[in-house]
Amino acid sequence: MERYSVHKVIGEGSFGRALLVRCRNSQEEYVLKEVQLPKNQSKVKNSRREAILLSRMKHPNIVAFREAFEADCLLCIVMEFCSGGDLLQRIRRQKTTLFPVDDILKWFAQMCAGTKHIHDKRVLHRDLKAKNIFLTDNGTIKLGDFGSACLLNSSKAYAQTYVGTPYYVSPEIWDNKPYNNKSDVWSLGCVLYELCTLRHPFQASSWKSLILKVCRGAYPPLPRHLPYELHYLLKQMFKTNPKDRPSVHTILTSHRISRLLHEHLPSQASDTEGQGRRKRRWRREEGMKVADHLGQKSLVTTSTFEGAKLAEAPSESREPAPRRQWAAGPSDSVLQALGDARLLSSHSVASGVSEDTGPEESEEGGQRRRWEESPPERLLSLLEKVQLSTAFSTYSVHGTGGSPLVGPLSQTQGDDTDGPEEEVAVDEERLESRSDDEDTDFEEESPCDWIDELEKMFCL
Ligand SMILES: Nc1ncnc2c1ncn2[C@@H]1O[C@H](COP(=O)(O)OP(=O)(O)OP(=O)(O)O)[C@@H](O)[C@H]1O
Repeated sequence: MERYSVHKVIGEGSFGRALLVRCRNSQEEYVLKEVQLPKNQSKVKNSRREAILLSRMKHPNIVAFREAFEADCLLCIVMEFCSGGDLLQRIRRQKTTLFPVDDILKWFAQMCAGTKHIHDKRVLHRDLKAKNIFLTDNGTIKLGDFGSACLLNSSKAYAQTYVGTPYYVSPEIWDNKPYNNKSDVWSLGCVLYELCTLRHPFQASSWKSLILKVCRGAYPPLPRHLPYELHYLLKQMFKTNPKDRPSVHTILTSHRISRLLHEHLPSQASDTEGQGRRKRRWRREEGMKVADHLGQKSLVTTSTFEGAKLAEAPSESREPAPRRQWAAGPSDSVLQALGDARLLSSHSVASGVSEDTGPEESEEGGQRRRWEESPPERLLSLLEKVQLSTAFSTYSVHGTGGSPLVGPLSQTQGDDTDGPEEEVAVDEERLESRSDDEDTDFEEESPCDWIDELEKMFCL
């Protein structure tokens, strides 16, 4: 610790403070995250996990790890300081002025490159959101906050914990299916949508409505001026069946957007060469040819490649193979569990006010709150009463002991990217299955049945 002088506290996360420090030798600035060691073993494990994961990730689009040490009952993780702040702050600064397309493509390409790097190492991020994505002073994207990340061959203890931020959580998680690489892709889709519109794709005025919209994949269309490839990509990233979503590898190498992304990606960051996998490059002319060809067979509308309108295959052209069709709505299990749950009240635990949280709203006597079982209220009705903006926070469901939902529900963190609820027509075509067999999926080895855990905890 003597090696660093503390500049200022830049924030407080659920695991502890984040300090801006300066190395006495090099005079370089770093972020030092400190975590109280003895109090809560599970949080200590989370922090050690973040340190270990960070130390394994070396990529231009991932917050660089410098060192970790334990001192004075604190675990200290020293990492690269991203002076441009996080992407959520950047989006908020725009107010109503949309980002130029080049910025969107550049940032998104870098997010994909960082995510691809961790997926190649079979690590899932599990909490990708604008607040966990940082910018350096020269505008480079860095994925951070690996506190929720999960190695696929993770310990049983970790597999019993669910982590996510409801606004960014994919339908399969609400459906109690395992978290997988495509779940990260869904979350990236949410961030991409925010970059394109300055709003969140799934606006809702209640938790139930949010879950329903996510599970239907219903989002307002992107502005028409954006390139066709972005419309098409987002449509695929928000496929409700994870098998139908492209992996980040596909997005970067063989998707219609790949060429555009590579134009905005420094070559060393793309990290896509030598993988021994197919490489397809879509050009607009090729797309037109395919569209013409398919059009002659009445498979696509002629407007498909003209602008933002997307291909719609009539039902007779769909693959006859018996692929699993996902229901348009969320599984009954999650709504059932939420609806039947007996719980919750809040009480104070670890201290902390995040930078964008009003103290009078987020704290009770300077303490964060967490949920525990108590008066027999139904979770769903409680969720309906709780401010929906809290759905921008990270949730954990601990399978063994402890409080069921840790933290975020009680925080009234707002988010300017969330706006009033809008009626959105469901794009039925998006719900159709279309698996990419060459796209390798991976998922948690021992996934957490968190609905089951909820039910056990709530004695349903
Ligand atoms: N490497 C970094 N560079 C610049 N700012 C950072 C960096 N890491 C974290 N921060 C900022 O420090 C603050 C605290 O971050 P931290 O990750 O500890 O908590 P959080 O993301 O706010 O919450 P939680 O980790 O509980 O989800 C946030 O405002 C975040 O933007």
